[in-house]
Amino acid sequence: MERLAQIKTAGFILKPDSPEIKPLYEKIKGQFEAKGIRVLLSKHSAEMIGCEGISFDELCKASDFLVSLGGDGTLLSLVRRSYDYRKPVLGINAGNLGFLADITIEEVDNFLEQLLVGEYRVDERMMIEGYIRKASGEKMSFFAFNDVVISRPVISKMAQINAAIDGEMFNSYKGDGLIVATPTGSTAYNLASGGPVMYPLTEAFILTPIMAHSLTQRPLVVPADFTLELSSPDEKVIAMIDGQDAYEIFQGDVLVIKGAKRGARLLHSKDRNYFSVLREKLSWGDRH
Ligand SMILES: NC(=O)c1ccc[n+]([C@@H]2O[C@H](COP(=O)([O-])OP(=O)(O)OC[C@H]3O[C@@H](n4cnc5c(N)ncnc54)[C@H](O)[C@@H]3O)[C@@H](O)[C@H]2O)c1
Ligand SMILES: Nc1ncnc2c1ncn2[C@@H]1O[C@H](COP(=O)(O)OP(=O)(O)OP(=O)(O)O)[C@@H](O)[C@H]1O
Repeated sequence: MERLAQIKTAGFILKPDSPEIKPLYEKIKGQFEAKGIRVLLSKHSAEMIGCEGISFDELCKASDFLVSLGGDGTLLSLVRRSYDYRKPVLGINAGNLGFLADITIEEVDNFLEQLLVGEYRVDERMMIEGYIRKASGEKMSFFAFNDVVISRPVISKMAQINAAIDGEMFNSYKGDGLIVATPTGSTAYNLASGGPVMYPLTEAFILTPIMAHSLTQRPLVVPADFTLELSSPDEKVIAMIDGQDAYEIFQGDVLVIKGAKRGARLLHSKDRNYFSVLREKLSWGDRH
């Protein structure tokens, strides 16, 4: 079981454009400090609430673990941006759903007590590694934690997405687009589009069509070491990374996707049970 080398410094990122989070941040900072954990804040978040901060690079280097104070979107962004630094990420929920950011404000004190006596888990979760190979030969690389969604640029048009799996043409998706989700992302857009929920420590991709104009399209699960190559005969389609970063894909460009060599590391309470989270947050099995 993976252990943190030390638990002395936590690096915080706050939900963007939310200066009202300041009193909550100060309260939680106090709770960390009362347990002997130094708190650092990223410059961008600090400017938002009118205090001192350090660059994201310094924050990642100086922290033993990183903390997202916000919703799932803030955590997704932090996991992606900090991926190269290999620091475990903890999500404290100050957003709406908090499916990924699963420590509630009320649980912070208790979680810190558990953390300091080794009662925690570091889960390694599959990431997507990808790049766009432009027709010009230029390459643009990215990582995704939830999903890569290829869709039409305007609502009035249908997109066609051609998918090759491990070098072999597999299928042409015609409709609103295609989701390539990680197991973590399986409970996000993939779920809304009829894809399967996958246990987060599984290593595979899910290809789920969005509003397929066909009677014969189904979500497909493929192993993480396969390579997907997606392209479109349309003038332009859009690739969204975790619903946050957008790339344009033109005719002749290819979007290449595979499982990243290393996963992202999420810090959880030892008691966290994925199936309870499914029941509680997604109301799994509720009849109402
Ligand atoms: N129709 C849809 O359901 C739809 C449409 C667009 C994007 N999305 C998803 O939104 C994600 C980005 O999330 P955000 O919070 O930045 O945007 P957001 O604020 O628009 O929220 C989308 C919702 O999905 C939840 N969510 C995000 N990741 C999740 C996960 N792995 N499991 C369960 N729920 C999750 C969020 O808590 C939020 O309630 C994208 O990766 C995409 O999967 C969903
Ligand atoms: N670094 C970022 N870049 C772009 N968008 C971001 C970034 N961080 C957060 N967001 C977006 O800001 C919005 C609000 O953040 P967040 O998701 O954390 O809170 P929320 O919507 O209240 O909670 P939840 O996602 O749990 O429902 C989301 O749409 C999220 O995608």
